[in-house]
Amino acid sequence: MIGLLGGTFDPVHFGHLRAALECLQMLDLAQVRFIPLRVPVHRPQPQASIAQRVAMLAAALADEPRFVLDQRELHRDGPSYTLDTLRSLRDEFGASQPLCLLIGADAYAGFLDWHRPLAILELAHLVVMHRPGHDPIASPALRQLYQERACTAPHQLATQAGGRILLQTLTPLDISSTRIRALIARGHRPRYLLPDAVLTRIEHDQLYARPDRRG
Ligand SMILES: Nc1ncnc2c1ncn2[C@@H]1O[C@H](COP(=O)(O)OP(=O)(O)OP(=O)(O)O)[C@@H](O)[C@H]1O
Ligand SMILES: O=C(O)c1ccc[n+]([C@@H]2O[C@H](COP(=O)([O-])O)[C@@H](O)[C@H]2O)c1
Repeated sequence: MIGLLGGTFDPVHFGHLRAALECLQMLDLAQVRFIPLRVPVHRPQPQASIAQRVAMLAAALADEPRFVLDQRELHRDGPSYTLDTLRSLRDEFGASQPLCLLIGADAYAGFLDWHRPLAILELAHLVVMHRPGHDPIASPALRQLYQERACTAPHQLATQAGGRILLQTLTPLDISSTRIRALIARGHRPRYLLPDAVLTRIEHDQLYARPDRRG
């Protein structure tokens, strides 16, 4: 069973890394593939360049062999639709490999507005990760979808290639890329919210700093 964590990663932080590790351990995943998007469907373009986000992710993932940096969305033009990514992963891993799309509760809140959400569920399970401040089931439509697809025991995910939804509790970490960018813009160091190796890259490139604070 393979976990997939798509994101903007602007920058990657301990909220991503701890969530991925806990899912890996609790769902017995062989690996978690971190998939940085190229063109967001639903939000402004990231502040860091593709090369900078890749360098930060590579630094963050280096210590954990079961974390894989998957750059397939970066090689594709047009909006980075998750459906296209899953089709490409199916071509690589085959029709029967269970794929678990790991998404935070904030992302699940918008899931029904994604490009062809039900087609996504034909290709992968959804693992909705609790996130502080976000109700994992934020609307009646999401509740209905969850009730139709609910999986209550992680081992059930391994018996199907996709189609189920699991709510996953995690150690709650109220960390976001937005907050890290805001701290840096105010001149604060966001140490202990993200790996030091990522902070080193941010400081080297003077990322997220207000222009008048750049050296
Ligand atoms: N602290 C966290 N706990 C649980 N899930 C998280 C956490 N941070 C991010 N995620 C999830 O990881 C995925 C990628 O997140 P993303 O790269 O957008 O980070 P973010 O911190 O939400 O960024 P931003 O603040 O810029 O929106 C999303 O599914 C998101 O919900
Ligand atoms: O495919 C879509 O329509 C779609 C719409 C919104 C978000 N996504 C994906 O959801 C993942 C989390 O997005 P974000 O904004 O939290 O970084 C990321 O991989 C996005 O590409 C995908």
